[in-house]
Amino acid sequence: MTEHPSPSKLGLTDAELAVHPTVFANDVLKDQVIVVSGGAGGIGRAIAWLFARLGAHVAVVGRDGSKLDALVAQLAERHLKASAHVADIREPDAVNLLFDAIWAAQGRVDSLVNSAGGQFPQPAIDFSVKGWNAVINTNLNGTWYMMQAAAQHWRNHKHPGSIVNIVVVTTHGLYGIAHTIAARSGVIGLSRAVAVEWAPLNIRVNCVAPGAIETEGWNVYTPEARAAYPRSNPMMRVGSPWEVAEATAFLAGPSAKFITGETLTVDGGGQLWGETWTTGKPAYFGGDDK
Ligand SMILES: CCC/C=C/C(=O)SCCNC(=O)CCNC(=O)[C@H](O)C(C)(C)COP(=O)([O-])OP(=O)([O-])OC[C@H]1O[C@@H](n2cnc3c(N)ncnc32)[C@H](O)[C@@H]1OP(=O)([O-])[O-]
Ligand SMILES: NC(=O)C1=CN([C@@H]2O[C@H](COP(=O)(O)OP(=O)(O)OC[C@H]3O[C@@H](n4cnc5c(N)ncnc54)[C@H](OP(=O)(O)O)[C@@H]3O)[C@@H](O)[C@H]2O)C=CC1
Repeated sequence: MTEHPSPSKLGLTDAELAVHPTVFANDVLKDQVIVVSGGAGGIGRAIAWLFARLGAHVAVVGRDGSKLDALVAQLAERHLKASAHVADIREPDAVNLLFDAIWAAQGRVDSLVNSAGGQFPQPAIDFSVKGWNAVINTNLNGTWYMMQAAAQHWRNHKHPGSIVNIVVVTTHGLYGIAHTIAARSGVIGLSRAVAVEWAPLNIRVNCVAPGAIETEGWNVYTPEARAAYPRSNPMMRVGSPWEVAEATAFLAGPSAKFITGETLTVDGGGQLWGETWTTGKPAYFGGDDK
């Protein structure tokens, strides 16, 4: 994977996330247990901090154990509850063991947030089979394995639950990552379908579709592409992981108890006005790229 590192850190630090103001009341998620995949990434990390500050135990999941352990240590320093769990969401057996372990340790799970995911920018016409499969496996299959394992455990424990899948805006304005548009459209469709099938189990399923949100995940894009992201929406700025975290808390928790099968777009209006060219804007569309 080609990396285009930024001279300064992208997104919010743990110190900033620990004190960022929130619209939510303290303890609104008291005693709940929330599983956050991609919990040590940019958006997942903001979700982990917010949910922990609202009183939940957050079980953060990813492939890199050292990143997860460091985050849990930061949370513990502020007396917030968290545990680190190494798993590749593309491995269904590992995903099942993950939920077994969290249920065994915590005795409950209340919500699952799927923030693990990503893609690389490339014109679709040049996708390799391996590259296509990597993105579909991560974002569609991996998300599904997590959703299904969560739901099976809730059914077995006769416990209600809620799922929030972090996707991308699939309708307009995001170019150069067609593989992820395909995968996330699949997740949105799947979420709508199981929102109905799982309603009898008292499981709600929703999605959050962020626009351009500054995180370390942006290192996969060139500095030139990133520089144009503030112009991808009528607010003319990029979003913060905290803004996605608060939308996620709204959908995951009791504030959304009559909402299921919905996708909440958090993009500053980018689906109405603006374009994001992750591989450069072609001359055909008025850009500089040949
Ligand atoms: C505002 C803008 C929108 C922002 C949205 C965001 O989500 S931002 C934040 C979201 N965060 C992120 O997006 C995080 C960054 N993204 C990733 O980590 C990966 O894209 C991933 C999600 C596919 C990881 O899957 P993995 O661990 O399996 O990855 P791997 O590295 O092993 O690659 C597998 C194969 O994919 C292919 N391939 C890969 N890169 C390129 C490329 N540049 N060019 C061409 N092809 C590429 C290649 O075939 C490679 O195999 P090879 O040929 O090397 O043997
Ligand atoms: N930032 C943005 O502008 C936008 C982001 N999104 C989406 O939001 C989600 C979070 O993005 P963001 O936080 O910015 O990205 P990051 O790259 O910062 O975080 C993604 C996290 O996912 C984890 N992850 C990736 N693959 C796997 C896997 N196979 N198994 C387990 N964990 C995995 C990674 O952890 P580890 O390496 O430890 O496995 C990483 O910490 C992604 O789905 C992203 O595509 C959507 C729209 C815009």
